[in-house]
Amino acid sequence: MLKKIIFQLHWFFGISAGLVLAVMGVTGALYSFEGEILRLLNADRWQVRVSEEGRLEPAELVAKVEAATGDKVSGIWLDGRHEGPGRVFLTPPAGERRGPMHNFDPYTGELFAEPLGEEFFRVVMQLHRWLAMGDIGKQITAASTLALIFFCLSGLYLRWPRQAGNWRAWLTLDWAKSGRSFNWDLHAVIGTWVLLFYLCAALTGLYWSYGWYRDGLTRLLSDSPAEQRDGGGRRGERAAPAATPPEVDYVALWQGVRQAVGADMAAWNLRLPPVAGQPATVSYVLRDAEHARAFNQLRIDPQSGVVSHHERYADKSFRAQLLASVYALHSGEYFGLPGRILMLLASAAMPLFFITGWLLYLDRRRKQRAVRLARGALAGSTSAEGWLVGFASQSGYAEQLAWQSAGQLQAAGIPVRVEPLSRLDGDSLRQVSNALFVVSTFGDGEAPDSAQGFERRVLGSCLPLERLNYALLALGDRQYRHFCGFARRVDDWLGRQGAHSLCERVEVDAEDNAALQRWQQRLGELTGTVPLAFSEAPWRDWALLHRQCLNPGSQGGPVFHITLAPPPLTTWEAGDILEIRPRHPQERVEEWLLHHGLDGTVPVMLDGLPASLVEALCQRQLPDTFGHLVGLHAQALVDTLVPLGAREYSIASVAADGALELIVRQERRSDGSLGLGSGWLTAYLAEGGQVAGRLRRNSGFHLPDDDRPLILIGNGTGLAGLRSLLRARVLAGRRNNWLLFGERSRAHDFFCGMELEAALAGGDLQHLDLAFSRDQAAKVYVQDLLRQRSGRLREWLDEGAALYVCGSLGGMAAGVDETLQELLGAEAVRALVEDGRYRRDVY
Ligand SMILES: Cc1cc2nc3c(=O)[nH]c(=O)nc-3n(C[C@H](O)[C@H](O)[C@H](O)COP(=O)(O)O)c2cc1C
Repeated sequence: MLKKIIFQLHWFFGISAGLVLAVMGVTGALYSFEGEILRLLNADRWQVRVSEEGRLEPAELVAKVEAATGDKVSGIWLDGRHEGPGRVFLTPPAGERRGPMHNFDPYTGELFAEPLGEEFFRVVMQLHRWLAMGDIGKQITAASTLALIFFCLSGLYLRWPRQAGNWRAWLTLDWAKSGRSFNWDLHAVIGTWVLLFYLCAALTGLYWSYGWYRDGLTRLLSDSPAEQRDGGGRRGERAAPAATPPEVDYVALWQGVRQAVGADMAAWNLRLPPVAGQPATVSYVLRDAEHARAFNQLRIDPQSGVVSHHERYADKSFRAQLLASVYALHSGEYFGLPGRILMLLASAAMPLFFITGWLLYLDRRRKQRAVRLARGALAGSTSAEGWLVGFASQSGYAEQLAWQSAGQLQAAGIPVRVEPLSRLDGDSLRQVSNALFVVSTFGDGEAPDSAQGFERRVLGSCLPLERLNYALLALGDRQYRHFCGFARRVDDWLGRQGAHSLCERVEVDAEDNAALQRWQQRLGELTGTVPLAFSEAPWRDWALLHRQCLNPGSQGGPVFHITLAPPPLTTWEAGDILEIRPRHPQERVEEWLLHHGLDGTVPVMLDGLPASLVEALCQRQLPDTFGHLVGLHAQALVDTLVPLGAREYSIASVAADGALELIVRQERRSDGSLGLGSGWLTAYLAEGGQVAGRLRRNSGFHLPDDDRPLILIGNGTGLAGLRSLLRARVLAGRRNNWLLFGERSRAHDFFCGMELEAALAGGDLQHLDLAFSRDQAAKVYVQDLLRQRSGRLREWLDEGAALYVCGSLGGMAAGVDETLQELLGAEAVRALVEDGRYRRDVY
């Protein structure tokens, strides 16, 4: 809560005061090098004639200036640290604060022409101090300076990385990033670089902004608290119109100065009193001064040269030296030229925070608007009374079919409500008269993760459901022992509760199209409409841009990083799946045809388009036995042979990356041939070639839409799904991520290792725990890491973390599940699953 409030204040002040600070930063940066810039601009106007005799004494100088101007001198500034001009100030006209100022040659006393750029710097200074807007501007810059202190402290708090001891997490920029996360890096990482400079500039800048601050600081730091510092903002007191000007004996005055100081002055400033009877002031810096503005001060009688007061910088306590160095600290001069340059860079960078802050703010608003719109659309589609369409889905297929079935009901004018089973209970079922259920099976005949709570809570109870009419679509795969196990249990239970089945359960074995058509037929009969074909996402061509082996030299099968170019207007969410239609390599089909004495060049029709027999058979299952096919002509052969099944791969990138990336292990069958899908992607498909693919929404593995911590666990190619989740989190500026990854050996199997280590160093990953099973005598797996980090695991879960597991079901996911049960208890694990905080994409 506190963090949220601080965040809101940070951006609220940021988007308002940020502009003022940007102006103050740029003008401050310019102003800090005013002298150098003016000297450069006026190099030909200010030609100082350096002579061996040295610079003129004040008496000679004043005589020349007064003769040339016909006016009285009231002050002189001479800096011997460079061969530039000096400055002389003439007596102000009655009622004015400052008199005219001239630049002069310190060796000849010659007055220089009006310099270029002086007016510009006057405006720069006015903008810096009060936005050139008088008192109102001064209030604004003062408040913005206070805001700058708040930005520094709140920014530090908001970006505090989990690995606070790791300097990389604080200070390194990841140039590979783009978009929002790069903006965030610029804002937070560069903000950290400049933090101390800004604090220093703001804490000293307030000295000129507020009297109370100046007084407080003086009281705190001064060696003589009761005394107001001389000169602090009180320069150039106005002379009363009728006051007598002071008589000055420059020879005596300068002798007095020399006696008190010696010849070691590097720069000095003489200020005469406005009226007779008051002392003159000489501020000077010694050659070996601690910094360029370590001023000492003399008060001296302008006629006799008698020194009445001498305040030496070196005699002050450290606190009082700091107080005397407020300007030097503000401009960085306190730390010499490097300090000035760093302060200049930091100040000039001020607009960066305003711009990146705004970009982050706009991005956030855009996302919030999109979420509101999406919620609105969802509310519209689910609020209607009528049929209930309940689904239980692990990887999104059942969910997709549930929505398509709902679409068919809606097309018939029937109001529909689509709900996951996890959101249904006995009451909601009792209130419904008509329902469709679309249910898949996972694990070993179990309910999908999200429906486990439903099975426990609802299927374990007795409910009077006599008025419920329902139809059930069961998704499964006959390769598993308990085909459609969960769907059958749901169906049996509904029957036992007295619910009335509207039609026989339809069981779909691995996307069996005939079964799906049967389901559509049933829906048509139930609604009295012509069955609608479910609109499947179309297959499109994806070009292979790049393929790289990620584990050369590994003991395991080679793993490839595959980069595909998405067709135009394609987008997906982190966690989604790409289905591909694999093909046989042409040589294999030619061999098969040759073996069976067939001519591959014979023309046939394939999906309504002309093709050669060999081309068509690249997309068909090629049986080992041929007896039943003998005598078939080419087209009949194509029509008889079953199309190759699709293969699914977790996507390893996000749409914003501009490319769809996969991490695929090359499978090898016992006869040595390559697996169909992996062989096509990792070996046979040439770079630049095309693969037919379509996206599959995998909502069960989508990210939570809040910024809860995320624990990502996976092994091998399971890194793919986790990588896309991680990339999406980073893009959303959510950096509380912890990855546990396992493979065989670090030397060969640390897929995307550099990228992950950079994420750790940059703070996008708070922890990266690696289990390389073969790198030591005793095998170590991700579940072992989890056990070793059980304290952190509990801590993260207590903070609301969600767990995402991706990779092999048998070896890894089962082990992780067992370890979680052991560490947290079965009840807690069940609660995590039911709350959607433990999600799996395993195979
Ligand atoms: C890890 C895993 C375990 C599975 N276990 C079974 C099973 O025991 N019985 C079954 O009939 N189908 C099983 N299947 C197949 C799925 O039910 C089938 O692929 C279904 O279409 C997935 O639908 P969904 O995407 O909505 O989860 C399993 C699939 C996977 C990936």
